[in-house]
Amino acid sequence: MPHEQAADNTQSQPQPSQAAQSPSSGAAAVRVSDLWKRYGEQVAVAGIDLELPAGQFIGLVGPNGAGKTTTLSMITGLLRPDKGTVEIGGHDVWRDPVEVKARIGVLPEGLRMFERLSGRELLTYTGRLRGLPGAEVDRRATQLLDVLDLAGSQSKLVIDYSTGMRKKIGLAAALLHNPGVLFLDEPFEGVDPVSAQTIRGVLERYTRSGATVVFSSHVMELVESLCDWVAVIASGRIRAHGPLAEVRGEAPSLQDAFLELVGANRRQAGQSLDWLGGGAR
Ligand SMILES: Nc1ncnc2c1ncn2[C@@H]1O[C@H](COP(=O)(O)OP(=O)(O)OP(=O)(O)O)[C@@H](O)[C@H]1O
Repeated sequence: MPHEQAADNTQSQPQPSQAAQSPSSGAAAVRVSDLWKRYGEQVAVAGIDLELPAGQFIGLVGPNGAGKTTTLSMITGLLRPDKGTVEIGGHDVWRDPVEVKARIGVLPEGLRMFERLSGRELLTYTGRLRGLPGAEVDRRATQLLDVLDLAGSQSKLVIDYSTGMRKKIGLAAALLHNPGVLFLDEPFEGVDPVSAQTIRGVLERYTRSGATVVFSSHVMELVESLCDWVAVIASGRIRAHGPLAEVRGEAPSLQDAFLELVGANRRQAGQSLDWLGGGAR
């Protein structure tokens, strides 16, 4: 299919799988209850309760080490919680993993992929694992490679892809079965502005069709410009959540609201480094 059609003709695209699709009526796509995870002495996630609304572009934001990856890994069934439950499309992630995995797409942290396959082979393999017919996998893979500007690199091994290319092929693999909910761990990290714009276009189009995107980031400007709904996490706890405008409140930007919420002390950095700069040894 030509690029324009693949990118712009929403009508021709299959809609996200019904069970996790949003009726945009305030229904929850994901329900998290009393989620906990500890690594030795370190409590990474300390009792998270969260209902993520369907059909929204949702940002999970927090500083380094806040617990974003740990939370997303537990929500997507990659890491077993110490306590708590997660439901997606009404199915429990740990009791009903097959049902849940059919409804979600995941771009995990660290981009663990089958690196000795070419980009095209990775999509073919993923699509067949997902149970899609071969011709449909080919059709979707061709469109995704085209839209994500990877068509020229489709025969190259994934191990030879740049970071940005790996994010894009990972995104293509996560979207191939047209899931109702897409989880992306830092999807824009290491991605150049042109590729970021491409990824953004694909995701915006995807949520317009009723699907839900949940992505983690510590880049506030990005979250503010993309998301309808945000959850702020710090020290393994949710500090605020809701529509973007509500969480931002009176603050001039999400960044300011965030710094206040996580209690960041900006004076420390400037005051303690008295030896830095000025040419002194
Ligand atoms: N496998 C692990 N073993 C021990 N501690 C871990 C492990 N994974 C994460 N942690 C700790 O759990 C806490 C939360 O980490 P996590 O990676 O979930 O945070 P994050 O918000 O994704 O951070 P970043 O933005 O830096 O990626 C951190 O204190 C981290 O050091």
